[in-house]
Amino acid sequence: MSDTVLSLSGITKTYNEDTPGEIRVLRGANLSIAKGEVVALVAPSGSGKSTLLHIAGLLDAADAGEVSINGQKMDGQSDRRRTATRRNEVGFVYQFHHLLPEFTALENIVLPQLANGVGERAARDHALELMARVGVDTRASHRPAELSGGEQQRVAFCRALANRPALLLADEPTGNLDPDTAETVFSALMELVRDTGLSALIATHNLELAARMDRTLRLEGGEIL
Ligand SMILES: Nc1ncnc2c1ncn2[C@@H]1O[C@H](COP(=O)(O)OP(=O)(O)OP(=O)(O)O)[C@@H](O)[C@H]1O
Repeated sequence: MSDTVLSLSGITKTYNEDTPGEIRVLRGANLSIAKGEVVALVAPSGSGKSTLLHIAGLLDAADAGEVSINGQKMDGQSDRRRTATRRNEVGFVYQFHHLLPEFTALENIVLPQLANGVGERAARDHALELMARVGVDTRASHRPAELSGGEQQRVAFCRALANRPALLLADEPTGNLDPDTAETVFSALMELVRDTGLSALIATHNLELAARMDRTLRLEGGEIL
């Protein structure tokens, strides 16, 4: 495995190209995240941080530039290969939990593992272990609507880590929480990330949270400063 878990090089992205609504969001963005490194991405609203995270996580394609995950270039790979890399190597957390409402908290963490071929017993044990680490194992049989906002996000972290990814991408993971809950939830996330040796790119508007990560990157004018 490469020491660089995520590398973006010369990434450009324009929406509505050649129309009056053209927006050049990314204009040659570069970044690199080493194994075990936790990096904050700080950017003004609308500056393209979600676009950058989606490209990094292979949910969207750049117009130009190179994305490498674990030393493997993703450009020119088949959709099947990109999907497999996204499923196996990348975990996502968003501002809103996006848990499946009809399933319990535990099931939300078990299901992605079953989709990846893990047996039911092992998936359940791993899910409960992750839940215990962030203090939501007692809520395993609750549906998302029966959980507090902070609990929902902690379950979402467990789901993101369920398939043991190498890279966590988080888009304002505590942005929807009150400051005290955000603090508790962020601390739980950091502990989980550090314990598992995961690399992470975490977008936040909160400079205090950013200061607790290893490094801060700023996205401005379509470039990483
Ligand atoms: N699918 C799309 N089609 C057209 N324009 C888009 C699309 N997605 C995003 N944009 C535009 O690109 C710009 C960057 O959007 P993006 O969501 O990446 O920003 P952001 O930094 O994550 O913003 P916020 O912090 O407000 O979520 C915005 O001006 C947005 O309106």
